[in-house]
Amino acid sequence: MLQSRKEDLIWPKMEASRCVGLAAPLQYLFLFIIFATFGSVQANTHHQKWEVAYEFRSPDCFQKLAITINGRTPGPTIVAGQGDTIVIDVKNRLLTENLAIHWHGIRQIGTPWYDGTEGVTQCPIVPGETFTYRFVVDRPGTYMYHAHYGMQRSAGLYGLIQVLPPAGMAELFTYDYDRSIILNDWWHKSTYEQAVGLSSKDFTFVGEPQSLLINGRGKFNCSNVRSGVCNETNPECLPYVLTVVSGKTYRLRIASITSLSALNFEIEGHNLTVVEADGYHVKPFVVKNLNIYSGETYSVLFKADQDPSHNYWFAVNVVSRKPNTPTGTAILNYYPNPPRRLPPTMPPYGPLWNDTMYQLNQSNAIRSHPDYIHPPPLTSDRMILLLNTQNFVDGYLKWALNNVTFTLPHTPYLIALKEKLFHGFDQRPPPETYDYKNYDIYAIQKNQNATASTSIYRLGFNSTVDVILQNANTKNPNNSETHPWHLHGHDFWVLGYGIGKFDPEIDPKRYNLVDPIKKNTVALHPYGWTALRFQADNPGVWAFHCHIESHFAMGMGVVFEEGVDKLGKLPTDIMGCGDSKYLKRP
Ligand SMILES: O=C1O[C@H]([C@@H](O)CO)C(O)=C1O
Repeated sequence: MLQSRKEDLIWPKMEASRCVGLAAPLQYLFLFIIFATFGSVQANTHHQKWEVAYEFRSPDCFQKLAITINGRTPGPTIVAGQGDTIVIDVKNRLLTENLAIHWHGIRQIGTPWYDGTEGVTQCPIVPGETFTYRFVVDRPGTYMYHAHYGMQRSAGLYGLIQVLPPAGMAELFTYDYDRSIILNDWWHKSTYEQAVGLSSKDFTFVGEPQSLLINGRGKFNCSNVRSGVCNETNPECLPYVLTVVSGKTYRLRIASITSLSALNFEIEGHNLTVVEADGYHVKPFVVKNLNIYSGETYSVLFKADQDPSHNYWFAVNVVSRKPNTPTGTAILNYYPNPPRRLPPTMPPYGPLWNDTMYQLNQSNAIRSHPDYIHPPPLTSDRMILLLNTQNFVDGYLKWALNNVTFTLPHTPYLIALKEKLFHGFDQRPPPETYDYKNYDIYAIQKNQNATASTSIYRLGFNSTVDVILQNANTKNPNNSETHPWHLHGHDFWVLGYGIGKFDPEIDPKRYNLVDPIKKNTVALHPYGWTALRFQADNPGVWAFHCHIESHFAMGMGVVFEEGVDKLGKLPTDIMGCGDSKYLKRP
């Protein structure tokens, strides 16, 4: 069942607030027309059938096995209206691999079992099986979907979701055309080789990607690769082209689904006005280039206002890790120049990769639009302080939160909790904090051993929770990495960022409680902290994890539970694994 939410009414509310200056009778007439027109609009159902399979693909000219949806990677873009229902029959044709698909940014209000997080909300879809996801897209904005099983995301199982406001509802910004791009990083090693390297005692990291893809296309230099496997004239790796008409304004929806890289996005010679972040309206600000972390989406506006006699570059560069990947490029084509004519310049190389202050300042600039502020509660009921470190468990390299590294249970939490299968996971609560008074975040951790656990944070239903992510040195000297953290089932307020150690006595006094942006993914900067607040008002079990695929595979995540007792009967199609074997009915 769907709960009704204040935000569900955001578009009519926005229209109403705009009439404040009108005389009262006119205002009521206007409201009457609005509700007469839109109140009766029927929500639509969009039904798709997806076949998920491995196929040989050459997105960057180098041939490898990729996971496709109906033959495509990236998969189809889902376009729907606010309040519409999405029904997707997913047939697993991977032959030897399980599968699960997560609808990233969709809160799954009333349908926590279709969040698509294997081990948390469902059993995996086994080869040959068809599983039907059914959920409502309740907020307009830009979202995405991707695999949430093993490391399948980096094999190409991803795509975009666009949720449009009801027809006729004005938006806060204007543009002539709506376009979207999805960014990704790409490896030539199979995801199996990557996963085995990460989970071996003889740890091998995935390393920097070979290519960066824009709408599934990149270009690898094939000159040192044996022939046959790499072919730069393969039409599959022709660059993506966006054609523009001089003088027009474009809304560009940008999503990053990278497995590792933080990216910087630039359109040569064109300013970008940031207007949307993770589905929320941003107080517009202008940048030359935009940092985008894995799991984030933005909308930017740009005007085709440069010399129209030639084409320009889209350029994507790695930031926050020492880059060893060429710039990802696509072409901004000014009509009527030939679409694939290369720009006469070199692609922009972006800002300095290790300029943390540049990244932090841009993160800080993302505030709620003044006409669109959802104020946060001024206080919280609980604070969870999570120290992010690299550790060892029995000699295996892991990531840990407060020295606990996350492992998935055999019986998904949602099923274990609802069906009271409590032996399915560790019932002890994980640590709420770490020894922040004595811990040196700039040093390699003294005790590098961590424990592996399936324990979860159980939140009071409707309580307000603060999570403070604290970054630290990795196991390598003078090294701290950027981690994009993603919360399932909720959007959180970003209350603040800082560099150094978070002080629970002082730093909360500096929180932005006036116009914080709401998001579902946020960056934790090197040696920094990020403070979030959310309301535990969505009954279910929700993952909160680093969106770097290899880091989650190495245990960098936690799980929150709230209000599971409020849920009705679980659908049996999510069952079938672990202790839920016996619960599945045909
Ligand atoms: O998880 C990681 O492992 C490596 C490195 O820290 C191992 O020493 C790396 O760069 C990561 O992001």
